[in-house]
Order: sequence, then C-alpha cells, then structure tokens
Amino acid sequence: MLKIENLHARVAGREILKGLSLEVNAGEVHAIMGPNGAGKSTLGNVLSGRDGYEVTAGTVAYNGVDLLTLAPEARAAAGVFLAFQYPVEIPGVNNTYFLRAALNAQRKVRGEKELDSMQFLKLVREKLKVMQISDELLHRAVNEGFSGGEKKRNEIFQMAVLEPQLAILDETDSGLDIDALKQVAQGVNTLRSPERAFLMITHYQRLLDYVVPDFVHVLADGRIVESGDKSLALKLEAHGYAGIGAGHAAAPHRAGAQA
Ligand SMILES: Nc1ncnc2c1ncn2[C@@H]1O[C@H](COP(=O)(O)OP(=O)(O)OP(=O)(O)O)[C@@H](O)[C@H]1O
Repeated sequence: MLKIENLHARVAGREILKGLSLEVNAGEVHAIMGPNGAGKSTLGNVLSGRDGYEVTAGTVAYNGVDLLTLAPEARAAAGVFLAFQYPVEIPGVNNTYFLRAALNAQRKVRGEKELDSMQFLKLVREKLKVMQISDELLHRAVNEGFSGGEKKRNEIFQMAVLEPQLAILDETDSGLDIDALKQVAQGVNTLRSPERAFLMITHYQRLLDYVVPDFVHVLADGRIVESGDKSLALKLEAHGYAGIGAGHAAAPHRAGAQA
C-alpha cells in the first residue's frame, strides 16, 4: 500500500528526514518509535501533504500512485488520514457539521454522491454504536474545550466515519488516562481490517499492549534505523534508545558519492 524510499524532507530550512525508507502493506499495523525531534511527526506531516514540509529527495508510492504529487485533499480522498499530535480547535464550528463536510468533500473528490443530513446521522449512529462512544462530543464545537482525552477519542471517531485506508496516528496515546487509552485502543482494533493499514507514532510501549503492532520501527535522526516486532518496543522500554541502530547511524552517508 505504501512504499517510501530514501525520503528526504526539509522543514524551516533544516533537513529533518534524511533517507527514510519504509514499506507498509494493507492489513498491517506499524508502530514508529524514536527519540524526541527524530522526525516522526514530520513523516506524518509529509505524508499528509502539510504546508511547509518540503520533500527534497525520495519517493512515496501509495497504491502505486506518486503520493507526493497529490494535493492534501486528494490524499485524504484517496484514504490517507492523519490524526494530529495536537488536534486543532475550530471554535464555532459544530463537530457533526465539520465531520459531514469533511466526509462529503472526500466523497465529492471520489465522484460519490454526498450524504444528506439524514443519511449522515444514520452513519454517525452506527459508528457511535460500533465504536462504543457516546454522542456528547458531537454537539460541541470541533475540539473546543475538549480535554486531551476527548480530543483523542474524537479523532478515533473521525477515523471511524471517514474510513481511511491508511491511518496515521501521531501520539494518540499521549495524555490519556488508562481507561481512555483502552477506549482509543479498542477503537483502533475495531477499525483494523485486511484493507486498512495503520502507522502509529508512539513514545510508550504501553499502547502496544492494547494495539499489538505487526512491526515496530525506530526512527532516529531522520531515518528508520531498526525494525522488528513487538519485542523491539519492550527492548526500548527496558534500555532506551542507547545503542539502537548504532551500526546503521554510523554508516557512512553515501560514502564516496561526491568523490
Ligand atoms: N513547522 C516546523 N517549523 C520549524 N521546525 C520544525 C517544524 N516541524 C518540525 N520541526 C523541527 O523538526 C524536528 C523534528 O520534529 P518532529 O516533530 O518531526 O519530531 P518528533 O520525532 O515527532 O519529536 P517528538 O517525539 O518530540 O514529538 C524538530 O527539531 C522540530 O523542531
């Protein structure tokens, strides 16, 4: 589904991604871990096409299409969903209205008929039931005054309604109490399917107790320096990042290329 090769990206004039490669197949859950400032959120932002993130080299193929040439809304319509580390508040805009507008915008790009308010409410009710989420957040403005946990739960609900093919979750576990963490994890597990893939950026292996990943990658200094299964997250929890990917990080960067 997703093939990233030798991706280099710059933010505010500084190179942050430095040759990142990663392959994700449909049905897989990949956890991305790594030290602060390594470039994890930058990867999510580059994949979703956020302004200010400049790709300087490398390729990203999504279902065989060059993702980097697509506008952000075309990426969303093609099924790429990014849940932000710090979800934005949109005061005065009703959450349900926002979600319907987002869904219909995507349907329009895909050439599908827009849902009217009755059809949309039916969908929302179904999703609330499946996701075991109460409807209290739907009547409020988007994320306005939401607690950290409510914002994250709202994101999972947005994901349930938008039904992305590739869901990128950036620190979905940060700031959650244990019950909220379990609820968010249950939401992700409910949405796992053979057609859908997840990239989960996380700092703690705790989330991975509830959403068991197929692969765990360590992103350090703009590259994936080590990959493994869930046991890699346990190793990181026990020993931190010291020594991880040392061989890779120390490898000469395209030695001789400029000679
Ligand atoms: N919009 C921006 N403007 C300026 N610098 C940025 C911007 N976005 C990211 N950076 C810088 O890029 C580097 C990587 O940031 P990024 O958020 O991708 O790291 P991260 O691995 O997600 O870190 P953390 O674990 O702390 O969330 C940091 O030094 C950060 O300050």
